[in-house]
Amino acid sequence: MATEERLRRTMMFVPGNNPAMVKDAGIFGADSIMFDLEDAVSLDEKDAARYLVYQALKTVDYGDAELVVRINGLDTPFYQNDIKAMVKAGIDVIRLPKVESVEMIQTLEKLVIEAEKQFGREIGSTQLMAAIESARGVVNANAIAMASTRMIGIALSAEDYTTDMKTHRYPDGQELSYARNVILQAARAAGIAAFDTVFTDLNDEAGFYRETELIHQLGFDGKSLINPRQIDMVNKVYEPSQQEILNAQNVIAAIEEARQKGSGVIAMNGQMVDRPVVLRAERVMRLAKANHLVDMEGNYIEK
Ligand SMILES: CC(=O)SCCNC(=O)CCNC(=O)[C@H](O)C(C)(C)COP(=O)(O)OP(=O)(O)OC[C@H]1O[C@@H](n2cnc3c(N)ncnc32)[C@H](O)[C@@H]1OP(=O)(O)O
Ligand SMILES: O=C([O-])CC(=O)C(=O)O
Ligand SMILES: [Mg+2]
Repeated sequence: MATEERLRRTMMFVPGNNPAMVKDAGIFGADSIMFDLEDAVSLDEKDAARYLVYQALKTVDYGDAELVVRINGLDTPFYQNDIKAMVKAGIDVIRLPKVESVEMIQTLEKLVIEAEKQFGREIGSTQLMAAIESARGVVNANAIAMASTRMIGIALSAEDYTTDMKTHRYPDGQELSYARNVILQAARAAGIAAFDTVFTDLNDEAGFYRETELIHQLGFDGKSLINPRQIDMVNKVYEPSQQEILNAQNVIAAIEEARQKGSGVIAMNGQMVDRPVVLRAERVMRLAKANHLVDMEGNYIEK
């Protein structure tokens, strides 16, 4: 069986220049922790932030969380040192901001390979992702998503994107609907993850839920976040219901029975169960496990 797809519901930005936040970032339960060396860090703190994140990666235990770093863009004097330090520290994923073309991913990949060789890391062990923050990025999203076998995902970055589009963010999100759909299609066609953008008004919980329900319905893997309070809210939206879990268990049992009879398809309560239904059921069970709604054997835990 293929390795189980990683859940990436919550990817939390942690300002790379804040020692307390960097040290404690692992305690909140984000699926992915994203140390930021870019826009959360002022120009005169770039070197200090890089050093702080490097030291933290070498010394702090972040448990099972995926470790991501948002490096500085290719139009800055910082990205080369960022790449070297982060590859040396063994980061899981490098997120390149403001990606507009395949060439930008190729430039990143070349430098990552050099750093992997220089620091004796396994070639190919550093994964990549792209943040799409402009009209050009959206136009080239398909090619960007397929630019490298190291790509694990693409993300919409709506603060910069709406600026580029000469608008700003509205409560109903209409201004993002084209970009969201393009990015999602591009990610799915490339077989990688799609991340929605940050929601910056921490006082507007209802707005946060509305946006998260929308992107969950569209099919995004999850969202970039700015604050630990947002983690449980996303997980709640992505949590399967008891009925969905019981249905998924029945689907998995039914297809197992079919397999034993040498068939890939079976009817369950008059409904056809085949591969796409099974894949959806397996994702429901992964989400159920992540939300501690089932035990190790997959039995539903009454709350
Ligand atoms: C457009 C863009 O590029 S967005 C990406 C760049 N921006 C960022 O990275 C910003 C990240 N977020 C933050 O810095 C903060 O959440 C702020 C400034 C927005 C709000 O900070 P606060 O008012 O302190 O938030 P809050 O009161 O909820 O914090 C609660 C606790 O969580 C910690 N915390 C808050 N945000 C984070 C975070 N992103 N990562 C880790 N820890 C955090 C706080 O330090 C605090 O810890 P404490 O209780 O031990 O003191
Ligand atoms: O990636 C994000 O969601 C944050 C960001 O940089 C943007 O919105 O411009
Ligand atoms: Mg941005």
